[in-house]
Amino acid sequence: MAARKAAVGFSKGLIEEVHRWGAMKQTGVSLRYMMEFGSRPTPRNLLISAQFLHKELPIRIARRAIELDSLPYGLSQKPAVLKVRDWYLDSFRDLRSFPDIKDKKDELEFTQMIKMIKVRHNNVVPMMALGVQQLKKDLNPKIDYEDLDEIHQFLDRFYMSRIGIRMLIGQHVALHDPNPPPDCVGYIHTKMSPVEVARSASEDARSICLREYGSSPDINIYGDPKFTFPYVPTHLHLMVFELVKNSLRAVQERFMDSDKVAPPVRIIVADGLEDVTIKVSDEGGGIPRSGLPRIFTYLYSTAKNPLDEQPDIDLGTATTMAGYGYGLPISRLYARYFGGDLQIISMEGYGTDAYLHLSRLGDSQEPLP
Ligand SMILES: Nc1ncnc2c1ncn2[C@@H]1O[C@H](COP(=O)(O)OP(=O)(O)OP(=O)(O)O)[C@@H](O)[C@H]1O
Repeated sequence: MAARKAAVGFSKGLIEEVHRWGAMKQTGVSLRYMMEFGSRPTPRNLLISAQFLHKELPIRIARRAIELDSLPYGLSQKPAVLKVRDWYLDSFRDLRSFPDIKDKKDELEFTQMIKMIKVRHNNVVPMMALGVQQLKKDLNPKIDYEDLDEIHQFLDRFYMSRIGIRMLIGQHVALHDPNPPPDCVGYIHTKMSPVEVARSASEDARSICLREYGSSPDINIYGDPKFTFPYVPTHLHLMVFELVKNSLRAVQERFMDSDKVAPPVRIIVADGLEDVTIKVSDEGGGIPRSGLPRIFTYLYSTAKNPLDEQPDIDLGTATTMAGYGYGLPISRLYARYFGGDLQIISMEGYGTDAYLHLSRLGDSQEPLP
C-alpha cells in the first residue's frame, strides 16, 4: 500500500502502522458475553469497554484496509473501492490518534468518535457493489464467474467483519442510553420474540410488495408468540425481511396473471434446544438446480446500482441493499455472525423453503476473518 499513488493524503508512517496493526490478533466476543457485560453499564464497565474498542477496532479496520488494497483483477484500483479504502484509513487514523482512555471524559469523547466512524461507513455496501460493477464492466463479456470466487470470498470476509465492527460500536454507544427499552442490553433484546419480529418484518416486506405490484400474497405465521430468547432484533428483522421479500416476489410473479388465488407464504418458527429455526416457505415456483450456486453470490446481480447513475445520492436513508442481489449472501452472514446459518432448498416447479437457523445458546464467538 505504501508505494501506491492512490493512498494520497496518508503518510508513509500511517501506512506502516496499518500493516503493524493488521498483523495483530483480533479478539472475538460472544452474544452471551456482550449481554452479560452490557447488563451492568457502570462507568467502570463503560471505561473497560471503550479501552477494549480502542485497541480492537484499529486491528480489525487495519486488516480490512490492507485487504482492500490487494484485490485481484484490479478491483483495488476502482474509484469506488479506493473511496472505501480511504474511509477505512481515515477511521484507523482517527482511532490511533485518540490518546489512552483514562476517565469518564475520555470515554465520552471516544464514544462520540466511534459513533461518527460508524456513520462514515454507512454506505460501504453500495459503494463496494459499485466497485464490483465497475470491474464487471471491464471483464465483460468473456467473464467466467467461477474465476471470481476469490472476490466473492473476499466480500464475504469483508462484510462479515463489517457486521462485527458495527455490532461492537453500536453496542457500546447504545449502552449509554439513560433509558433503555425494557429487557434491552444495547442492541440485544434479552426476551426477543422471534414470532413478533417475523411479523413486523413480514409487514414491511408486504408493504414493499404492495407498492411494487399493487397486491401481495398473504403471509401466515405459525409459532408461539410468547416464546422468547436473547438476540439482536434488527439482525433478525433484516434476515426475515429479505427472505419474505424474495418469497413474495416469486409468488407474485407466478400468480399475478393467473386466475388462481396466490398461495400464502408460510413462516414457521420452531424453538429447539440448540437452535431457533425459522422456515419461510413459498409456492413461487422455486429456483432451477443449476441456478442455486449463484443465489449466494455478490457477482451475478443484474439489478442496476443507483450509485452508477448518481454517485452522490445519499444512501444513508435508502432501503438497505434494495436491488443489489445481496439479500441472501448478507442475510447468511448475519445468521453466521452469531453462530447460525441460512439454507435454501428449492423444488423447481413448486416453491422454495428457506431455513434460517439461529443459535440459541449465544456462546459462539464472532467469526473473525
Ligand atoms: N423464494 C424464492 N423463490 C424464487 N427465487 C428466489 C427466491 N429467493 C431467492 N430467489 C432467487 O435468488 C436471487 C437472489 O436473491 P437475493 O435476495 O440475494 O437478491 P435479489 O432478491 O435479487 O435482490 P435484493 O434482495 O438485493 O433486492 C433472486 O434474484 C431470485 O432469482
